[in-house]
Amino acid sequence: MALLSNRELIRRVPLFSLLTDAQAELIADAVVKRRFRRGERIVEQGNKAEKLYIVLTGRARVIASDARGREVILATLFPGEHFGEMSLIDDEPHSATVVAEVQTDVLELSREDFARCLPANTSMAYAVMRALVQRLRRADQKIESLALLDVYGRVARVLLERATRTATGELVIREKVSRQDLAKMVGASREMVSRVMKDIEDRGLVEYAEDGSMLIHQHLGELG
Ligand SMILES: Nc1ncnc2c1ncn2[C@@H]1O[C@@H]2COP(=O)(O)O[C@H]2[C@H]1O
Repeated sequence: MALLSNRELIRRVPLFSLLTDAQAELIADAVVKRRFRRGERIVEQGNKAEKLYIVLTGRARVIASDARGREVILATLFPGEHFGEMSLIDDEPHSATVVAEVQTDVLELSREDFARCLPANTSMAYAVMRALVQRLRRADQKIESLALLDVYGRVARVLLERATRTATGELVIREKVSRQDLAKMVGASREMVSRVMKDIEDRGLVEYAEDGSMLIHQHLGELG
């Protein structure tokens, strides 16, 4: 990744995938690559927006917090995904804080370049809209979960959302999710989530492999 030119990098980003060579050239000249350490804040909730960010490697966590410092994890963003666009579009402060979960490389596009590129690149504008619509869909599902599901159902849903299917058809979560983080994802206390997880484990709905990954039994879906 470190050896790739900006031009090669942006060709791997869905947001820019349909640009013409000339458009891609302009964006390649405008973007800056930057590395964030694990735990470093890339965007701060409430601050004014200055850039659009695109995740190249690593992953970033989107966190909303209230005045008392209570936090909810809204999403985890993976390579190819972008953030910071909301405040660039509506000129309001950043809606959430974005933190590097591990060492994370991003491409940054300044507010001025974003404003210049978006109207001139229809495919990029559509990609931004598509991502906003997908996030709204997920947010709607989350509202539905909070309103209609109990904590068991919400925990089951989050685990299933984070799982990937292996070649042999098993559902697996490879990156360990702490009880604390799970609680922040489902909007419940850590104690409650620990009780629910213990019950889920006791019922054999999840198991742990030797490397620590979590294997999910298909019946877990029946809780959600
Ligand atoms: N529910 C969400 N899912 C994914 N990304 C989000 C969500 N809410 C906010 N973000 C991103 O986090 C960013 C925080 O700063 P912005 O409000 O500028 O733009 C926001 C989005 O890019």
